Amino acid sequence: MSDITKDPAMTDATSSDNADTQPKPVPPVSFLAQLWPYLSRYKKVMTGAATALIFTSLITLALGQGVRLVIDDGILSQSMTALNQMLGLVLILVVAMAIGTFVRFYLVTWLGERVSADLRNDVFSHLVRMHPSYFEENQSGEIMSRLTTDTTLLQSIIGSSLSFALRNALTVTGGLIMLFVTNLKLTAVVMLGVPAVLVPAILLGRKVRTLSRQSQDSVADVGSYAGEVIRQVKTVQSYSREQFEINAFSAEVNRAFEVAKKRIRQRSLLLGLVIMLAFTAIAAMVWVGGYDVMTGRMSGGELAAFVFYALMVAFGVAGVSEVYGEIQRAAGATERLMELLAEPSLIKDPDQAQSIDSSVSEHLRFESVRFFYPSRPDRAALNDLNLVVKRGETVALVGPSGAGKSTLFELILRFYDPQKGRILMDGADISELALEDLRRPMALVPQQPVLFSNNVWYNIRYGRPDATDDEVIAAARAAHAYEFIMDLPQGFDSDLGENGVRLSGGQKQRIVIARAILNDPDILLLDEATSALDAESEYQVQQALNELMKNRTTLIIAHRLATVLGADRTVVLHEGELVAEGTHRSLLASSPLYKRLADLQFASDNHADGQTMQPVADVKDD
Ligand SMILES: Nc1ncnc2c1ncn2[C@@H]1O[C@H](COP(=O)(O)OP(=O)(O)OP(=O)(O)O)[C@@H](O)[C@H]1O
Repeated sequence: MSDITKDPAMTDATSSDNADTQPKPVPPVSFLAQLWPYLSRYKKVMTGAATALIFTSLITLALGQGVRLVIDDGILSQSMTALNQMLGLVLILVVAMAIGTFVRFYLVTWLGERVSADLRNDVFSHLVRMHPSYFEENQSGEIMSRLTTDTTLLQSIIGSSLSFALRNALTVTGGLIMLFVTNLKLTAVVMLGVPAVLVPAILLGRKVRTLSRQSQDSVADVGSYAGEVIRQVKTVQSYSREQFEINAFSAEVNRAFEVAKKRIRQRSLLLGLVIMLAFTAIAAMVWVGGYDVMTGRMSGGELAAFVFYALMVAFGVAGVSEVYGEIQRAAGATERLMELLAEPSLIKDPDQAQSIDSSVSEHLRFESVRFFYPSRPDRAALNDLNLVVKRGETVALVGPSGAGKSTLFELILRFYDPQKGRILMDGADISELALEDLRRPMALVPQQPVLFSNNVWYNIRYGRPDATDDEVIAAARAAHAYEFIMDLPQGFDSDLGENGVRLSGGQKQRIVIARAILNDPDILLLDEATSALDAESEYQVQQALNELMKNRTTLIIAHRLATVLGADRTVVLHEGELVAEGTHRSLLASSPLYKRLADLQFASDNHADGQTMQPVADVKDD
């Protein structure tokens, strides 16, 4: 793993993100527009929340009048009865506000949680259906950060900051109206203060938004870096690179901190500035108002009510500007989530799917297939490949490393579409089949067995969740896995750990083979990896494979030539081209490349075992 600050891919990604984060004059309301499809599902909740919001704001405004009455009619007129009555009124208002606040807080927070949960679900279901090359082009840590950090941010914004902002906006508007009604001259003083507060707030808010997107990106970088190191911890430790990784990680963390520092500096500045300006305006107002009370042009209660409203407006404006930055962050997060959701999957179901005709004797056909991986547009991984596989036939694929054998599987499963030519299954172009119809009859046994961190039942049942326990056990027996599974601490209920860390290589493979057997596929795609196993496990796995291959069309990537001896036909690939085809014997004569591979393999086998290799399966001849 290279130092990520020097990794060109990473630098590229970061710089292109930076290009994205140039200040865009996106008004924060646009994020609400983007979120509208999610919010509009809960119109009733929104209406309830809005009603509670308006209700509590009106009561807050009424409290100002309460204050005036308590002072003028109660305190200043020295009437105890009036004071009691007025205070009683204020208390009723306070209780009503408490109830309104409860309803508002509950509904708004509910909305935030619900919308972010829906978004999380949508993002995940979108990702799971995405074409696999998307995950080669995008760092998994960054994708995860979209799914967790960005949605969490929205949850808190919708659930609190947004309602806070709306509430403040309402009280500011109402407060201003009440100010105008109470005293025009004083209001003019307040009005001078408002633009002085708002203009710098908006300008600074924009900067905060840009910085916050950068800040989230760098947190995502930190996450993906840590994720990779943790997954590869054994390699890191075996090469004693712990200190190097700690330093590299720390550099990443500091980079994220530097960006965050810039952001918080701007936010603190914003907050300080707003508070200073707001209180200066209030001080000026109290001075003017105090003068009016002294000269008898205004009552004490009126001034108190006025100060109450003015404070309400000032805190309201300060509050709005404070969460303005947050809302801008939410706008950034929403933009990124929507970008992700708008990214189309390049591999999807056709509009009109063809049905499968399983009576066709030609099971698979490659017609002049040429394919480049998206990240390697200069080099064809498969070039002008023609191949026909009949129903029930076993075809072995051999060739040097990088010849394109695994690529062939990826194309059959339609993880990628070829740039030229077409692939047919049962006579139908696979791009015209529903993805499920195409993939259901296939089972892939990859070179590296893939297991989920769950128990044996779950892992074997993965392709057929409805299989009965007896069927799972039968599949495990057929895969020669039953004995070792029963030896596990909890048998089939044993948890296998992340990617099956608690099993040996050969055991993992046999679980994966049991999964394929249970799936009962028509087409078996085997990336044989017996070379990594000892003789005993290899024998077990080979037995399991022989069981699995019975009566199915099988394409098998043969790393060991023992396998090809049992195949109906062997195809030799070299640099993405099909260079020879035939049986073991005919290829020994016709293909120099095959002969060389065979010589090397059998020579090393003889050397290793001190005897001639015995193929497990029967030798097929011309
Ligand atoms: N995801 C990918 N993106 C870009 N290039 C790839 C990708 N996967 C494979 N390649 C390239 O495509 C070519 C064919 O690879 P492929 O994995 O099909 O070879 P292979 O014959 O299966 O090799 P091996 O026997 O070593 O597994 C190689 O040059 C490889 O570098």
